[in-house]
Amino acid sequence: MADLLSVAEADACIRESMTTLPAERATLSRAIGRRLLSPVLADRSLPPYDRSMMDGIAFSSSSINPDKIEIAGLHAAGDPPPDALEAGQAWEIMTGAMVPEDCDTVVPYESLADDHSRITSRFKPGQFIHKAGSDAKEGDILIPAGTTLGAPEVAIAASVGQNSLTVPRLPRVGILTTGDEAIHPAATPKPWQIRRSNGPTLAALISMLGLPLNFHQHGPDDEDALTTLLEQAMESVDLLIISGGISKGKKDFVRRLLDARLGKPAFHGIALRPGKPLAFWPGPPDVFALPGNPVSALATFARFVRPALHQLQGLAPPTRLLRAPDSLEPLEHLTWLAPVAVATGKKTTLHPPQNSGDYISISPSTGVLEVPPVSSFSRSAALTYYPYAL
Ligand SMILES: Nc1nc2c(c(=O)[nH]1)N[C@H]1C(S)=C(S)[C@@H](COP(=O)(O)OP(=O)(O)OC[C@H]3O[C@@H](n4cnc5c(N)ncnc54)[C@H](O)[C@@H]3O)O[C@H]1N2
Ligand code: MOO
Repeated sequence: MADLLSVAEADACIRESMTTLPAERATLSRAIGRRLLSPVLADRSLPPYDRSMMDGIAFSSSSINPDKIEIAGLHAAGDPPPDALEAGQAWEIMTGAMVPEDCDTVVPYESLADDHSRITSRFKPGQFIHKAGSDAKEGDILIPAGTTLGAPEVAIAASVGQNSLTVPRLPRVGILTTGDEAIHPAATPKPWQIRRSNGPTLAALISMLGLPLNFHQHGPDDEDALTTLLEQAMESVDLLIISGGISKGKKDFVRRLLDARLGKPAFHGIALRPGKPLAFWPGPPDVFALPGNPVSALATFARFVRPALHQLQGLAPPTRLLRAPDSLEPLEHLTWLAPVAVATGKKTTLHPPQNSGDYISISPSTGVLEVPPVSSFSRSAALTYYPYAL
């Protein structure tokens, strides 16, 4: 294993050689889930005016007689400030309306007599008014740069007039799968052929991640054909995922063709199962050559490619720390990417394949757990979980 990198070395190599993509402005529905690059400031105080929190009446507590209310009229949300009230009068006021300057209290309909002529329960002067500027002042930083944008941040941005935000561009992804034996899923295989599954799997994952798939092709085990496809793929993507043809076979051309075009990879070969033949060429475009075995392709996508796609967007890796399932046993010399099913409120369960070609046994799994080799494994230590997608 002397020439094989450790997983930590491979990880560091990827992290150090990749940068965040350049910035773009994205509409709020395209910005959610991404990293904010410029802060969002309050363009006015929030709330911008004293806001009624209830449907009911508004009045001045110093001049009202709770047993004899005179309604001056309706003051609804969106209405400009009304005329001044006379002593003893109240406005019918709606939630979200600006509380008039001469009013300091709101009483909800539920605390009024049916004809609104009396207040039937005790009230506190000042109640049910969301005071102007009590949430934020003009110029306050409401969302600092570096925040990963969620639904509350979208609400804030919209409320201060920012319909688009500055975020790193989304990585444009390419997929090139290889193999003479692997035919289109819609075709009928000969006895010596299989229907290819890596392309559809990777494309589905990219779609779930909301990333543009700019290139998706399958190539035969033929140097000229693969060279043409590689050239095409490189033109339009930030990150290219290749599957198959990266091991030691007579028809495994991927390493040789990429060496000719890009030079030696940053690494090729990791002390890892599955995924030992994984290779990486830093870009742009960044190129990952995943092993063709379906379990290896999926596991190495989750462990290396997905975090790399996050890094291109300036996002932290989408990982979690988990306790090892009871039945888990580490491998002697290799890090193991163990397929596991993780669900809220349930024990993490292990779904190991018989070998890296057995994608049936892993079907309940939701991601892989990184299990260090026996020499550095500790049952009490948390392990890192890499989900396939969400
Ligand atoms: N002499 C050695 N042979 C192998 C080694 C080794 O170290 N020495 N490593 C083994 C390991 S580990 C793996 S993993 C595989 C990876 O090989 P390749 O990346 O070259 O992949 P292929 O040979 O093209 O395919 C492997 C396997 O996967 C199937 N496959 C390929 N593409 C697809 C697809 N799109 N959909 C479904 N299945 C696919 C293919 O039919 C093969 O069965 O190498 C070992 N060999
Ligand atoms: O390492 Mo391979 O990726 O055993 O299947």
